[in-house]
Amino acid sequence: MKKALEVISVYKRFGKKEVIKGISFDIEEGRIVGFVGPNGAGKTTTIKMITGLIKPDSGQIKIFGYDIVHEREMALKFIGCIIENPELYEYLTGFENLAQLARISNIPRSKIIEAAKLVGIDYALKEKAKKYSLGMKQRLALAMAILADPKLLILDEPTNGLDPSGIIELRNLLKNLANDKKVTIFISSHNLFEIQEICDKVVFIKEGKIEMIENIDSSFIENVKFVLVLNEDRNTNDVVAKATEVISCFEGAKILEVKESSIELELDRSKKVAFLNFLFQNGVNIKDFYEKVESLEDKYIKIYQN
Ligand SMILES: Nc1ncnc2c1ncn2[C@@H]1O[C@H](COP(=O)(O)OP(=O)(O)OP(=O)(O)O)[C@@H](O)[C@H]1O
Repeated sequence: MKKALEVISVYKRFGKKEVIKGISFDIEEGRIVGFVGPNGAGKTTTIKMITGLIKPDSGQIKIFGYDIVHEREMALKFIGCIIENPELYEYLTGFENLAQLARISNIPRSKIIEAAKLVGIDYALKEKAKKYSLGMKQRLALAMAILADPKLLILDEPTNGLDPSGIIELRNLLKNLANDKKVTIFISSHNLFEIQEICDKVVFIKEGKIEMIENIDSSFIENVKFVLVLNEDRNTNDVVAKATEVISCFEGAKILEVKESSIELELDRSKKVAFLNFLFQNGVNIKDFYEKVESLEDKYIKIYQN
């Protein structure tokens, strides 16, 4: 599949401080990829380099094969972005904001209504931007970002300041853009739930280095742990000792942690019924048995709290 973005061994320092330390990752066309990391990890710096606002000290960034430094004009043709606070002319109407951009970028005015409709701000185009709510401003900014039909949309913290319904709307909007227009989306956010909901891949950055790249596909969902809660009508220690012994005899089950009368274990989902039968046949009395899905937040905590 075609690569929409390639970041290859990129370094960046500000003065004496090395902020980006040799990062590499890529995004295939049509995917929605999240960019996650704590404050100061280097997300905005990376995004500014990808969008050509600042140059890497070394390494290479390619947008659909075009080098953002050496083939800047061609590379930028593919990109639409919202970085930090979207810049709007508050005293102009929504339409005038879009028209201004259309004129500068040589985009036909007919595109304005199309883009505004797509992001659901067409009803307010006659109003001045200063009267817009934050959610409406985000939509207008998004309409501006997609005005030129970009193939790669880059969004830095797009849910910042949005209320829950604004966040849900934005999520649906981005999904529609990816599905209907085949736009590739790279989105940085602190909102892990949103990232997990919308993205099919997540790049984790920590102190200027890529810490992990995780696919959020069926294997992510399949990555489940189970919790077995034992019925302790007898001595808890005996009950737990017997249960751990029985579990260790079951092929495919691996005990991860024992907490009082509950046991956390890894188990292939397909063996769930066989496992429960095995426990029953071997006299292990259970009170509860449930799945514990590892969320993006769990992974985040593992990476960043070490
Ligand atoms: N123009 C600059 N001059 C000097 N240092 C900078 C500059 N821009 C960013 N930095 C530093 O680079 C580091 C990474 O900043 P960056 O804004 O990329 O992080 P971030 O991951 O986007 O953080 P946040 O989640 O807070 O937006 C920080 O230590 C920041 O202070």
